[in-house]
Amino acid sequence: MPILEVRGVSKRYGKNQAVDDVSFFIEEGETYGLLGPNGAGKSTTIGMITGILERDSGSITVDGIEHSVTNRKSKSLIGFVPQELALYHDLSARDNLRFFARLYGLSKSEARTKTEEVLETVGLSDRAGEAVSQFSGGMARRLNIGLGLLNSPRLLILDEPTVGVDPQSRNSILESVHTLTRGGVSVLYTTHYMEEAERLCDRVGIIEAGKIRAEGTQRELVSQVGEDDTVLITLDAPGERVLDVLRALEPIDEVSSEGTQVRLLTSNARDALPLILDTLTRAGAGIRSVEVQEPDLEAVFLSLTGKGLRE
Ligand SMILES: Nc1ncnc2c1ncn2[C@@H]1O[C@H](COP(=O)(O)OP(=O)(O)OP(=O)(O)O)[C@@H](O)[C@H]1O
Repeated sequence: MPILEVRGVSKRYGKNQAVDDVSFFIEEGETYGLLGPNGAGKSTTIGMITGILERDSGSITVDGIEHSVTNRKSKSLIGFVPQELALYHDLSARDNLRFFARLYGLSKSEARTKTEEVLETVGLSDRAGEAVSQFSGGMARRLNIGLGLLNSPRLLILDEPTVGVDPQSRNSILESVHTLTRGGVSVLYTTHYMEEAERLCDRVGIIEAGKIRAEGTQRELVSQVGEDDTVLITLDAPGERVLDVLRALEPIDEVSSEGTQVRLLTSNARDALPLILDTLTRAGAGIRSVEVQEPDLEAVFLSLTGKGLRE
């Protein structure tokens, strides 16, 4: 049974249909990404799942339980990490966690144990005694994620947890999320960064203008738009003279060259590469470098909507 099932959920603000008949599910242990640009409807969808917003229509079940704002049982299975930091800056990381743990109803000793466990998960055990005001943006974000773990949720919902942080902090946030998923927590992750969805998510739903436009694993999504892999090979001499031998190879769909660089399109570069390299060597071409570019979710988004993710 899926840990989360969203069926035909919609939400309108005045004339603006922010979320329009959205359906998806998350299996136990799965990391599901909602990928879409600003204003696509990600936060509104999450708001309806966490119960912060009332939905106009549709249904949501958590572990098979009909979910609503007032259902304590289904709500207790969810942990939520909002975009904004919900931390006391004068308190230490440890005291923040203990405070919120008590607020969630954990006993004093449970709160102590859980706090240490969460500090470990988000990689802040070493800095636990320091005030949050001393923390970098990335550390504060990781602590914010920790708050969402205090009630030991089966499903953790993260709303764009890396917005506005530097690349290094971003990396450590992604690492923390990865640690969680390895521990078996199911995750709903929203982002407008394609790289994050690709790195973290088992499946991705591409959302735009309130609708899920496509859904699947990265491979499935990419194959839906029928994109080829690109192989870029730099030779030590102009590439023109090898174009014909490459063109004759069965797996190659298209070949072109510019100076010493040869560009090939093929449906599966990994499979075709040995044949390509062997053919070039036999033709006496010296190979300087080889680069394989597999089509990414940005290409899928572009093909579905005619727009870039960050336009
Ligand atoms: N409280 C609100 N009142 C009116 N319109 C809203 C409200 N909240 C969101 N919207 C509108 O609903 C649409 C979806 O917004 P939403 O915040 O869900 O998108 P998002 O994908 O989360 O983007 P972002 O990353 O910018 O938050 C947008 O057109 C937005 O302007």
